[in-house]
Amino acid sequence: MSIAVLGAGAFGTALAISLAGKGAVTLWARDAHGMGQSRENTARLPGCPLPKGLFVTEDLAEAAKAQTLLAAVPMQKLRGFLTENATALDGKTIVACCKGIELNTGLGPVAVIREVLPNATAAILTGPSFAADIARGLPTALTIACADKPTCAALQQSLTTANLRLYRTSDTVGAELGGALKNVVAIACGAAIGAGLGESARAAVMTRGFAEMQRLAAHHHADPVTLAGLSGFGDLTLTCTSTQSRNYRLGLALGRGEPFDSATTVEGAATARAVDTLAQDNGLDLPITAAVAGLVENRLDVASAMKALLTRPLKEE
Ligand SMILES: NC(=O)C1=CN([C@@H]2O[C@H](COP(=O)(O)OP(=O)(O)OC[C@H]3O[C@@H](n4cnc5c(N)ncnc54)[C@H](O)[C@@H]3O)[C@@H](O)[C@H]2O)C=CC1
Ligand SMILES: O=C(CO)COP(=O)(O)O
Repeated sequence: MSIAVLGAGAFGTALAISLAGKGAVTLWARDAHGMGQSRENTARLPGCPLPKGLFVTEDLAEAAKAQTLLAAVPMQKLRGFLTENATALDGKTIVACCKGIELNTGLGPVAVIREVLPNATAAILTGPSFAADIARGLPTALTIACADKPTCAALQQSLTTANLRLYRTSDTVGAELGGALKNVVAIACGAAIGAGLGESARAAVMTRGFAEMQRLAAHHHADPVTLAGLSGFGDLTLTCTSTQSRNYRLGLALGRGEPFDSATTVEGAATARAVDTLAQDNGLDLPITAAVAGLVENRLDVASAMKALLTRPLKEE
């Protein structure tokens, strides 16, 4: 199965590096900045040399000749990217490699692919992994989700590498909701730690955040087992506990009252706003998500957000 990665951010580059270990891979970069010559993505993934079998191109039509296309652009850019390149992409197997919910529609990446490219087969690759870890060949396990079971099994085979182990599921909804919501909870956890509220507060936010992930997933008829797996609980654990996470670091900055570089890809900020709207429209109780939406929109400070959470009516767990 020929493979191309579309999007040369940190994650796209890391996946291409890992996949190039077992066969030729094309990496499409909007702006390659001489990556083909320097053999390094100095802007997004410095210190990780591009291996021999990795071909960098700025020609999307060339890259899109591959059978399997991994779309590694940020969630809020996915629709625009697919629309702009629909002629080259429709009819292909498109694997979303992004985490989030679209702000204007409340849709996840698989649903966006299906809407823009009606003849494509849509899948998602998600789960606990930092790009730098994958690129350095550290052991990592991810979820590949595709509603078409034979395609899912084929993707599992072709995208598994020596150090990157894939588990498969047909529950695309559960897989994309876990990956999207864990970023929101990570911002909340970062804020709690940044504000000096302590490790116990973080454990409370993580656990109650997981309850919100399960509630939203149930509303969308996702399989609870998916939420307990790599794409849900696994990624929640990683992202809420590591300063490698940009979502967690945004939370830390909010908690400390420090500035944060707005050019950094932080998927949880827009996703919190998207899911908060979805929750209000559907009568869902997602108080941590609402608090994070308030924080990122500067409507709320961490102290008021925490007070609002602690003074909610007492209830059964
Ligand atoms: N960095 C990581 O450790 C991981 C990231 N992810 C996910 O991967 C997705 C991408 O994140 P990163 O690669 O880290 O982001 P990044 O900030 O490193 O790179 C984003 C890339 O998208 C490109 N891009 C932006 N808008 C575009 C457009 N309209 N058309 C084409 N390309 C466009 C940029 O040029 C850039 O190369 C996110 O959804 C993130 O949650 C998932 C797992 C790990
Ligand atoms: O998704 C990730 C880890 O699985 C990367 O997290 P950040 O986007 O917060 O850096």
